[in-house]
Amino acid sequence: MSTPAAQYAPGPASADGVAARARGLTKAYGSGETTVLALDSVDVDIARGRFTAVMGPSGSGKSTLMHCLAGLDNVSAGQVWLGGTEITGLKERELTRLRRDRIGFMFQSFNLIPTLNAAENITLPMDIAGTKPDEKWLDQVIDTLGLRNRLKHRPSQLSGGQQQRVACARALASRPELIFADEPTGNLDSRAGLEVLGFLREAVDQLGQTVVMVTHDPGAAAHSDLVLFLGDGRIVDEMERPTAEAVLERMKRFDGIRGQDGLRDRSAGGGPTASEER
Ligand SMILES: Nc1ncnc2c1ncn2[C@@H]1O[C@H](COP(=O)(O)OP(=O)(O)OP(=O)(O)O)[C@@H](O)[C@H]1O
Repeated sequence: MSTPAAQYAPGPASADGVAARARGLTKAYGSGETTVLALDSVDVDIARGRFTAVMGPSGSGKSTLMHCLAGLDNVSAGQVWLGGTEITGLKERELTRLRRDRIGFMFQSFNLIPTLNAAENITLPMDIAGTKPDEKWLDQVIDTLGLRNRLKHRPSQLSGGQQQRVACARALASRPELIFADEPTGNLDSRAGLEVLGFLREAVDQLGQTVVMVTHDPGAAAHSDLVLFLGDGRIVDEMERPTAEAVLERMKRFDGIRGQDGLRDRSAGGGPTASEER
């Protein structure tokens, strides 16, 4: 399905404080009776230079939101802007270029190339794009992440935390407008996880980056400036300056609702929701 172009008033996200914006963002998977509404008319502004966490129960739409904001997935309705550019309606080739030039990604699996050393992995996206890194910026990223004396090491010669730091440096290397991190600490022990969260925090505080992180972990969310809570494909709450305890308490309320009422069924045909199937 494509975005109905005239449904929302046109206009770019403000060039100042908003790194990404969605209006009426709707994403449905499947069709007819088996339609699952993963995102239900979401309006969101991702503030520039801040660390935003996205939380919510399994199946609430966190990854879908991230993928739609990053232009990795097409939307069923609504509009998405990255900075001043409306990305809904862009052709795949334009989207690929935009993602390459303006977005950094960090995933749970680090996706490092085993035959390349750390330095080569960090600059790989730019090498593929045929662009030259800004050496001063790259030096700053490498030093901030404490990778200076690990640059010649291959991934197999690095610890999990160091590998994730390389993935973090790779996401930062091209100085993207926006970094999307999907469960970046999911595969790490708690010490390495804390390290990575600390570096994401520093990327925001010291390097002025914008980070959006999907997580299940209240402790991880506590490193952010703002937590957006998704429930059944909608943003149902948000929390500024979160603490792990406050986030945990908020998440328990989702469990409470589920405990009392059972899972709300979002599939049009009344079948089990995907979260029930998980
Ligand atoms: N490719 C797909 N085809 C069909 N349904 C999908 C697809 N991707 C996601 N969904 C459904 O959309 C809903 C939202 O999924 P999404 O992965 O965004 O949730 P999530 O909050 O990230 O979940 P989790 O915390 O378990 O990773 C779920 O009901 C899911 O089953």
